[in-house]
Amino acid sequence: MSKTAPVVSLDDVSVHFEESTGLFDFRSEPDRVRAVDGVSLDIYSGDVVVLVGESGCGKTTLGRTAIGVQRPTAGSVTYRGQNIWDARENNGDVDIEFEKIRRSLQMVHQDPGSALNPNQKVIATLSAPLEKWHSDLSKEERHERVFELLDTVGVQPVEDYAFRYPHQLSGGEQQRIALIRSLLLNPDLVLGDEAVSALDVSLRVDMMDLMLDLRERFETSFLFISHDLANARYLAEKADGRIGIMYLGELVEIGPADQIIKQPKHPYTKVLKWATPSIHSDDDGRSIDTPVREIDIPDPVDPPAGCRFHTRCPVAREACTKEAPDLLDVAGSGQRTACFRQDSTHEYWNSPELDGTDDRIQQELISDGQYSFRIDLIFINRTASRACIVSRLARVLTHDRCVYHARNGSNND
Ligand SMILES: Nc1ncnc2c1ncn2[C@@H]1O[C@H](COP(=O)(O)OP(=O)(O)OP(=O)(O)O)[C@@H](O)[C@H]1O
Repeated sequence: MSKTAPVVSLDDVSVHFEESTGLFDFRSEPDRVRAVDGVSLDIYSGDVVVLVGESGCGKTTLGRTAIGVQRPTAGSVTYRGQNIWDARENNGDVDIEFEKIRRSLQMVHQDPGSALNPNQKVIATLSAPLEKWHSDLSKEERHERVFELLDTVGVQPVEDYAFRYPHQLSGGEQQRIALIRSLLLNPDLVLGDEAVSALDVSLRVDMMDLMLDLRERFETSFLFISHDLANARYLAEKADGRIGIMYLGELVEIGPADQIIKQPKHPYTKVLKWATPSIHSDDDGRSIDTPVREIDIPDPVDPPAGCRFHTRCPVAREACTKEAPDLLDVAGSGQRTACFRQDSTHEYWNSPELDGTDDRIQQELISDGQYSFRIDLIFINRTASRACIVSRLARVLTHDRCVYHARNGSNND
């Protein structure tokens, strides 16, 4: 991987969305959702970066900003040194025209079914970009290239699949077609937004392997987005890439996959690890206490002052409520972490601890001898995370049966 100059560089990027407060509320200012706040990130040639975090933390917004689809409200995004939005709007001296940038920054959607035109056969969908950007190719040459790519991604027999409509393909086949389409024009960077989460679990590893193979073959960088730390680990470790952890619009930790998984420094990364049983090892301890003080994720319209994680952080102190930590290098690890605990001289160490362990997992013995656990979800609306917590509880239970009542009211045996 070349570290000479980044392909895409985000410098202190923020994306704030205005939301109207109500149809009849003409007087008040619209709410501003701080989807992304002050994020800097360089993506190099051949790089693999996987962004991980809870729903709503700004992963998709940041990914879309990196490929020039979402305009930042502050900061800048450059492609090989060219400000993308200046190129797009023809501001000042433009060294790289926007059409070139657009071709170089592509995306694979989470739901390939909706990303493919239902009325177009595969061959038409895949030939169209070639026809537009490589007008020197004859129809036969275009078809030959499409057949070759279908063969590469294992969609065979190619002559059969090329003339199918999307509804005649399985989810995995649709995703492969979407992947080919994103790579057809030899992009420099592909955004894979939850690119495997819509697939059956059995197909996910194959698809992740395929994406990594194609990344090498096409010499492309990938920016993946995932809410699943286990998938992030798989992708980043195999590609010798990095994992970036986002919390409430901010990048709170980033570094080599191995370091982030084995030596997380940020308390929030530790929470994500705790909630991922396949990653949380016995060496990490057997405590069933949720490593967060509060379950509720703050509102991105009005994020907490100071460190945004302080309302939930189990090791937060007064200092964290007043000042926001910068993302700084952790000596000798290749990691960057936004936490005062990494600075042994910070006033954090002399500042009083914050109260509150009330919202940890509560256990109630119920009358018939079964145990009922009221589980306060740390991850909103995430069945997978709910399953994580339940499976962790199951591991420490010695009783025959566990009834849990998830916070959203669903009951399961
Ligand atoms: N166009 C928009 N208008 C207003 N708010 C938006 C818009 N797009 C995103 N948001 C808000 O910005 C925040 C970040 O959203 P985003 O989709 O980037 O998060 P995410 O981490 O990708 O979440 P998920 O994993 O659920 O997709 C959320 O609070 C979301 O509701």
